[in-house]
Amino acid sequence: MNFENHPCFNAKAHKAFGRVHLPVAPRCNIQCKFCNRKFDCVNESRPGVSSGILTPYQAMIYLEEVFKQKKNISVAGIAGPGDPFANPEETMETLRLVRAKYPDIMLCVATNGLSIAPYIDELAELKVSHVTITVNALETGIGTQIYSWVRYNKRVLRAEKGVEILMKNQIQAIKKLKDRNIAVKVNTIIIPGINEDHIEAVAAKMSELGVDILNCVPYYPNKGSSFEHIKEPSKEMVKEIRKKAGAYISQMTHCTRCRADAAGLLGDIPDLLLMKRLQECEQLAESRPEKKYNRDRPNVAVASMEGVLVNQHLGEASKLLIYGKKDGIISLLEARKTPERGTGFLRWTQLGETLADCGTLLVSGIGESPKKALSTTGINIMEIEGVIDEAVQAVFEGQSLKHLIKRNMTACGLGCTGSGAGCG
Ligand SMILES: C[S@@+](CC[C@H](N)C(=O)[O-])C[C@H]1O[C@@H](n2cnc3c(N)ncnc32)[C@H](O)[C@@H]1O
Ligand code: SF4
Ligand code: SF4
Repeated sequence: MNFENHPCFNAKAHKAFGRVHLPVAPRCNIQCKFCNRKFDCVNESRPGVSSGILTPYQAMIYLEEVFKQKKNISVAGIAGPGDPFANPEETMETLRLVRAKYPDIMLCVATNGLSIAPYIDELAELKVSHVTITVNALETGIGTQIYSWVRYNKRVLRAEKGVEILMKNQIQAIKKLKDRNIAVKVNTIIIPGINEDHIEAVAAKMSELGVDILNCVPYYPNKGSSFEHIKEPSKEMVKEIRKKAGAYISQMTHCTRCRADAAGLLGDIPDLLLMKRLQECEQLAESRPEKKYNRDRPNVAVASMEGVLVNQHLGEASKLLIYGKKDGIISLLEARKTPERGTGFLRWTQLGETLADCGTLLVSGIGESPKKALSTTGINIMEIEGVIDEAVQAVFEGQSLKHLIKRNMTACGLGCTGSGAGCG
């Protein structure tokens, strides 16, 4: 992990390294008057927008796809579309799953800071290295102009009460994050006529707290928000504010005000294929990975042409034989249909669901794409050749199948016994 490769925290990295935002956090615990998360349009590239919402499990499948399409991703983050800690279970589960599968990827979250504190110790354990907190005001009088309400401990607080808790929690969160050695970026939205003269004070305080970098983000006018009448700050205003703030703390000047499902280099136009993938992932039936990884996957799926040998390539199998124990005896339970060919990536994620009760899949060959999609679900895939009865028995008895593993096997390559039609 090279912490220098974060494209937002380090300006030098942003042309070479990208980020992916996993949109697993739809709800929010405060209402900023500049934010509107109601609309999505592929052409609309602004914070709070996402082409879909994913569960942690769906996010893992989507992430695989992102890594396939984009080779330069150094960091996976959660930035809404609401607030990560208004959705703490989804957020923490996603971070745990990503860390378990990708030990070397940088992890990052962006939050308003209201409710992050109880999670900071675990964030540090998960090696979440970068956190962004949005701090728009340090004074109650300014805060009450920016926030409509704050929901804290299941109560909705308006006016001074809510703003004071928000500001107090933000400061405490920053201190705790710095104590745990986590890099902190602060986003401050420049809202003309509201906080433009206050940002220098924010910069001074953030510097005192040891914040690593300040991102003075120009307000993006948002139809449907309470601030829709306010104009975007001029380039001159942004430059002037950053110059003043820069006297206290280093400045991020390359922020592109990304969508909550952004993927790739900062400033890349939204990738239509990935958006489509995200929507496909959103359609997948909810299956929490821990249910899949656990012991209640007692069965074994087998690809076979005639029902005697493990001798079929997964891509060519229109059905799989499911073996399990019936009255304590290993038996053929059923022949289960596989999803239709021709749906590409979706076919394999659907197959993962079809095999939710199977801990092992025995095939004579498998392509790279299904291998990746299925391994995300926790199934153990073995490319072997041999007699089904012998192989299935070995799986049930926990014996090695080494002697059955095919030699020179390359996924969907030289060793493949399929027709060459591939796994599509
Ligand atoms: C959508 S939020 C999600 C993370 C978290 N809820 C937060 O506010 O920090 C990501 C960032 O976008 C900013 N943002 C939202 N609406 C904006 C707007 N209209 N103009 C500029 N920045 C905006 C937020 O202030 C925050 O810094
Ligand atoms: S905290 Fe973030 S998601 Fe929530 S309203 Fe404010 S900007 Fe929007
Ligand atoms: S909104 Fe700014 S800080 Fe957040 S990911 Fe995009 S470029 Fe980085």
